[in-house]
Amino acid sequence: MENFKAGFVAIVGRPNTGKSTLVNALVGTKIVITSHHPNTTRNPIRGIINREKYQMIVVDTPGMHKPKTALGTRLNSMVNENMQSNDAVLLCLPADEEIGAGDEYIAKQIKGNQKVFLVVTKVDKISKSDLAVRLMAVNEFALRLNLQDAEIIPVSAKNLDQTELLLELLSVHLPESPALYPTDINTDQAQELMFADLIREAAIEELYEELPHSVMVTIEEMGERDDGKIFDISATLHVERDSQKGIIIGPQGSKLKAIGSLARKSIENLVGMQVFLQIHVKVSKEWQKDPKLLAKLGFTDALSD
Ligand SMILES: Nc1nc2c(ncn2[C@@H]2O[C@H](COP(=O)(O)OP(=O)(O)OP(=O)(O)O)[C@@H](O)[C@H]2O)c(=O)[nH]1
Repeated sequence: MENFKAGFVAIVGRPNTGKSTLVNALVGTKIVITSHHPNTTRNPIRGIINREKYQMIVVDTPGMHKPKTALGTRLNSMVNENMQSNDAVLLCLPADEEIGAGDEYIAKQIKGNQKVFLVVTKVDKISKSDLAVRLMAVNEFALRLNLQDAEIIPVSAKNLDQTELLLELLSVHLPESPALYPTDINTDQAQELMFADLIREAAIEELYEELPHSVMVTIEEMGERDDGKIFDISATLHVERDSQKGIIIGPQGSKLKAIGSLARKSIENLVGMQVFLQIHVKVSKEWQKDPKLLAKLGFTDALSD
């Protein structure tokens, strides 16, 4: 199609600044997987927005933190790669928090000539007058960090407030190009990683503060049965210590059962059939430093330490 545009937009920001919620809002649905595209060099791609005149690929990046482990280093280098090879970068700055050193650190990593958007997220959490003050602070931040050409957009991903406008403004900065992915899918995240994420999400939901930070999920086996009615998944929940294993399993296995049942429901929503999910809990000491396990989790490039 003539004048069709396609390109990449990176979403960056400190942890908990609303990046994932914004991706879902922009894509317009909690991302549903319909296709599996391995071999992407731009791991992790989250959302593909298909419109009549453009295809926008939104790359969600893990929250930045000072790396202490191989995983941390890998995540950060992914963030850097993402920042430099995109047509636009969105830096999420939550409306209900002061701008801090973490935001500055990330803003300083933005190099190259992509268009920068400073997106003030979660604006539904503050009053209009507080928002005015926050926008002025963001403006000062932009000037201080040499980002005076950045667009400043307040949004609420929760209420879909200004998200359509954000898309419109972003699409202007996509280059002319044919679609880069099939136009009938809205994510290319490997199905396996998505299921692992849903199981991890269920564990967080069930255990809340008790949950050790270092919990990770791998999928051992998965597949549809021949009758096309049941989807089998065998997963492992990795923790670092024996004591954490007990927490996850719970009295008489009650916690693990609850985690399994919650995860099963969300996976069933995705695959549209009954899911038979088995979760094993395993103590994988120092999994964050284990390159083999990291590769299994989708961090496939060479580790930098
Ligand atoms: N009220 C409100 N809450 C929001 C909005 N966007 C995100 N949140 C909440 O903020 C929290 C963090 O949102 P996420 O989207 O997970 O943030 P993130 O930046 O992806 O977090 P990391 O994965 O840790 O980097 C969640 O509890 C969201 O529900 C919003 O527009 N309004």
